[in-house]
Amino acid sequence: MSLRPLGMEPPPERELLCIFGTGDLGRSLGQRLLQTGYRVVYGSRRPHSCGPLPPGAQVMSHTEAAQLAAVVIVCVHREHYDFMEEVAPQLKGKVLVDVSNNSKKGLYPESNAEFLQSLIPAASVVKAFNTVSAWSLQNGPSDAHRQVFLCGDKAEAKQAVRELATRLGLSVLDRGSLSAAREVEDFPLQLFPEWRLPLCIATGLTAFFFFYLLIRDVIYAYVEQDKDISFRIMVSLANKVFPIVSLIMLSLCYLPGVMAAILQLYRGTKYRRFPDWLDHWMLCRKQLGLLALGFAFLHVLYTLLIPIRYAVQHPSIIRENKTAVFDTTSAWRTDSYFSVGILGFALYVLLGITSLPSVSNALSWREFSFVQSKLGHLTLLLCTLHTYLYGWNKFLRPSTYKWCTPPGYMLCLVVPSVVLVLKLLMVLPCVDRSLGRIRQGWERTGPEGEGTKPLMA
Ligand SMILES: NC(=O)C1=CN([C@@H]2O[C@H](COP(=O)(O)OP(=O)(O)OC[C@H]3O[C@@H](n4cnc5c(N)ncnc54)[C@H](OP(=O)(O)O)[C@@H]3O)[C@@H](O)[C@H]2O)C=CC1
Ligand SMILES: [Cu+2]
Repeated sequence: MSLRPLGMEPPPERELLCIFGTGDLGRSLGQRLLQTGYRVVYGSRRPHSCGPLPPGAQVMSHTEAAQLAAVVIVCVHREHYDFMEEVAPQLKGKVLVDVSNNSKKGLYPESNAEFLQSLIPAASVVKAFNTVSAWSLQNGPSDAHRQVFLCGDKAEAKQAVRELATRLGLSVLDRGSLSAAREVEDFPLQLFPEWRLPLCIATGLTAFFFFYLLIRDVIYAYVEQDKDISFRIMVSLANKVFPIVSLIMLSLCYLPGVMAAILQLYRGTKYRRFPDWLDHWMLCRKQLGLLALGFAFLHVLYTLLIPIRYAVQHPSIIRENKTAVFDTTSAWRTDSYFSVGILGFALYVLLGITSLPSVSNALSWREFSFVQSKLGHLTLLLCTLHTYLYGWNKFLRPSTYKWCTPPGYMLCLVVPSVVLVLKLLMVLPCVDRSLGRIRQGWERTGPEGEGTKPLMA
């Protein structure tokens, strides 16, 4: 069997499994089972006209097929479960695997698996495989480490299904009794779960800064100077919002890291769990960073567009070629502002590229953490500097603070500046040494316990 996933033990004496339903999942699952060394028999409503099946599989009526195997995998949608009642006598004492998913949450009062159990009380229903897809089963070993959730009330039945999943190269996560089936069934309905928080942050920040700048720029000009500059919403305002959101999100990638370090220093141990929110935040750093990169990219595109737009709108200015008095200091400022921005963006792109799985898999852990941590903080430093250079001497000019509010870019400097200052403190030799010891497993003993290690909770 050359097609068998590497390292998988074949089942003993070519065990026979039964699959109800010859649809997409039934066929793909059957094919994988045959490749793994099982024998497969399909139970179908139309055994003589059910279309092409994986070579080596048999097909017969539901009743006949059920009699032959100890495990029956039900690859039929829940809406059609009523046919099962007719097969009930043949299913007595068998393991029934429910693989079904819902198209929507809360469609039925009870989970599909519990419903199946209520139809066939004499069988042991196990919920499994609903997180794999027909596609991933067909496209084989690349997805071999997909997790499957398992739940059921009978231990032996669960064990049988666990072995099956393991032989298919899937890793199994036991979720307990059949009452957990509802949760397991809702699982595949989650769309991009790790993107949700980053997307919410991006949307929230964009909306906030859009309205903030709308009031400060457009509405202010209208009210105080009686000027209509609403056309600026499309390019100028957008090109202020995007870099602001990008910088804040980039700094949010690095804030949980320093917070975790501070927590470890404060607790004097690395063996205590971080609070859930911090864990959750750390887990979506990659998505935060990629979104930040997207916003930075928009900022670059808009910035490149602005000179073209002026050339088209105000050709007279270009033609007359008016030049202001040349000032070396301000030339230094604008040139460093652009240069730092370009370098920051280049590193930003590098960070994005190294976070791609194909690239990061080619790096050693040390290389990856060097790029993501050292270069990441350097990127944050350059982008923050870029923003400070943009403000330059405007920080001290009272006219900057229209209606007593600071401009958007000043507001957005708060988080990155805090992160950078904290990071700077972390790399001070004395702090760095303590942190290094803690990360190697050293624990600070409590004030009362002289020399004794605190008991782990
Ligand atoms: N497709 C996927 O990637 C995944 C699917 N699932 C779940 O697997 C189950 C099957 O999905 P899928 O294979 O995509 O669906 P399909 O529609 O492709 O196949 C369903 C099969 O069910 C049988 N069937 C249809 N109507 C009836 C009926 N009235 N009575 C008895 N049997 C019937 C048919 O087989 P026959 O004609 O031979 O009787 C049919 O081929 C669903 O519960 C789904 O939620 C779970 C994870 C992934
Ligand atoms: Cu910029």
